[in-house]
Amino acid sequence: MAKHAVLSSGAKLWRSLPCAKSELRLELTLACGQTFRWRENADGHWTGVIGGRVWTLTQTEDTLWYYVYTNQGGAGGENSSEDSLRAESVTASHHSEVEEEMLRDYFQLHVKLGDLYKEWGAADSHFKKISDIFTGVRMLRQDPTECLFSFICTSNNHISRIQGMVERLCQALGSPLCQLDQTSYHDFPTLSALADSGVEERLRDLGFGYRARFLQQSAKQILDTHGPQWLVGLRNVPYLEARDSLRTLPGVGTKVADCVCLMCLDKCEAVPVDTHVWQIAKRDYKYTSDNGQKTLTEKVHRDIGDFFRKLWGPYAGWAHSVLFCADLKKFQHLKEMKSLKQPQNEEEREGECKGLKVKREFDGHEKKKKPKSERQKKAKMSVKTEEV
Ligand SMILES: Nc1nc2[nH]c(O)nc2c(=O)[nH]1
Repeated sequence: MAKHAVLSSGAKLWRSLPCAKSELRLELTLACGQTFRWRENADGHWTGVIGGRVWTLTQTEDTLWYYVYTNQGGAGGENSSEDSLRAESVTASHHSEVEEEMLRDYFQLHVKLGDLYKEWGAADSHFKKISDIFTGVRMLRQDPTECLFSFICTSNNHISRIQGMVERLCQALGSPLCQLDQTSYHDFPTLSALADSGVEERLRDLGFGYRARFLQQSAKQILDTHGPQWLVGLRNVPYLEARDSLRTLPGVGTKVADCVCLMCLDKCEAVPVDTHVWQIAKRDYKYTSDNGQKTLTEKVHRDIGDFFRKLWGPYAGWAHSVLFCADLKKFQHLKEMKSLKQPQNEEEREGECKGLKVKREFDGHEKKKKPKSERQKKAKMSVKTEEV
């Protein structure tokens, strides 16, 4: 039974869960680059797919509201005989229990984020400062196939382009779920749809470039070598073992494997390290690698991961995502709003006068502006973007 309030707006029946914004902020959690299919179609209303169903989510200060579409595009059918109405009402109440559980699982609501923020903030003054603005950034527990194949698309890519690719992937290879206004929603493709021999060419035609081959070959390797339950089964093996298994797949390096471990395989300690996270470590934590390493080697991955695990503890991957989110260009206005509200301290104002606080954006992340001579040198070198 749906235990919580039901809100009727027009023909729609909304259900709800108690959930404070400090535990979950949809606009940060669904848009910070851990998942790529949610869209804010109306102010504060996010539509996407969980577990083969289309959902719209929205929230008020202490409540998460949700609406699940049937494949006719609305809740409930058109049948009107008494028996069928009774059967429908039993089915509906079963659906609402199942759906509530799906949502709790997807947002991992059993994890008390407010308590974790307190622990991380007590251990780390930089985190404390950032977390006053970026509350409610929560790790999702995604479907492993969706998460793995979306992250194969992230190499050398930006969040908005990844979103476009993932959507095209679903439109081309996923089963249709429902149509809302002009938009048709599809499920994420199954492993067997992705493994089909024609998929590489099809995805190349859709603009996936070299990723087309990785997607088809990874799906085929999983099915040929391990079977369809292998990915989800990695939830039950230790972190490093799961990560090594994932790295045997084409197109899956350490960073992608760590994202998959963290975002769908229950490995809360996995810290995906890329140049942005390395930059955060150097800039905000004065982290220096042994022997002045300049490239992201396996050792740098391990050392930075260990550095953050030591600082933040067993949920280090969750804490990392708060800083990752806070560094995204699209959320810089939140920091600016906060600094407009609060008078800056003397030191900061002085720095600004001396031109020390000038910042620019790059690759979707915030970066400090380099001295001009360095920028000129860099402009002559070829630019290689990173996985986002
Ligand atoms: N280190 C991280 N890299 C990412 N890429 C992406 O799309 N999301 C993340 C992330 O949370 N951390």
